[in-house]
Amino acid sequence: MLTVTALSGGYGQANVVREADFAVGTGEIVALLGRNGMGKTTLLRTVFGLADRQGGEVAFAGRPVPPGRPDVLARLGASLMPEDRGVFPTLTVEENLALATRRSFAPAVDVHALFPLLTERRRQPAGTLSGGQKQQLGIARALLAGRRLVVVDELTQGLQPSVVTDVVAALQRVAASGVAVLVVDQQPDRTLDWCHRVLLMESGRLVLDTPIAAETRRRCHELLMLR
Ligand SMILES: Nc1ncnc2c1ncn2[C@@H]1O[C@H](COP(=O)(O)OP(=O)(O)OP(=O)(O)O)[C@@H](O)[C@H]1O
Repeated sequence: MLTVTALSGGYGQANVVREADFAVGTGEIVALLGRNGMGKTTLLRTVFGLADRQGGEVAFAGRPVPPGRPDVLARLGASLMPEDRGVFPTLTVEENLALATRRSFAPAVDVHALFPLLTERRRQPAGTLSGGQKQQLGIARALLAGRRLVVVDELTQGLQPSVVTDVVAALQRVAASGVAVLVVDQQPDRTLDWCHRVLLMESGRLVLDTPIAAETRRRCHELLMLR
């Protein structure tokens, strides 16, 4: 569904991501891991045209995606929940959800059942929600808009453990319905429990791209914890 080839990116003259190659297939759940500052957010932002592409190609649903055009990926059914959650603070919860809703698409998960607070606080401006509540709204928006690909940066930030369990189950349902899923998270152990494939980033480069197995866990542990 998403294919990234030799992608380099950053901010103006500053290069952060170097020659990244990876793909996320239909129904696949991929984890992008790496220590703080290794370039995960910048990689996602470069894919989505929100940071500067300095080289390489992005293709989605069989079409080339030009640099600096987040609208193209959005129109083709890809959604990104950025690290800052990307909610519109002055709009209500209801209005935030309406903007993410696509007429021709309903996700495999009912976001109101998944996050009851979206109904309880539907008339509240999103800027007045707590961090964890904004996170739920941001994830709901990504699920509503991601007809083919859902990408979530810092998936579990601010979420209570019981909500994390529900979110993981929801993403598994969404993936089973044929959507490609890519997540960044700070909890490598937990993430490795439920994702299908792992990408590991070190100093702007992808150093591991592999299905998750016992050997992968050991290697991730070494790279994430012991250096
Ligand atoms: N707007 C920016 N302008 C210049 N450099 C930036 C900008 N945003 C991030 N960087 C730099 O890019 C590098 C990678 O940051 P990035 O946020 O992509 O890493 P990350 O792996 O997502 O880290 P974290 O888990 O802490 O969010 C860091 O050195 C950071 O200082």
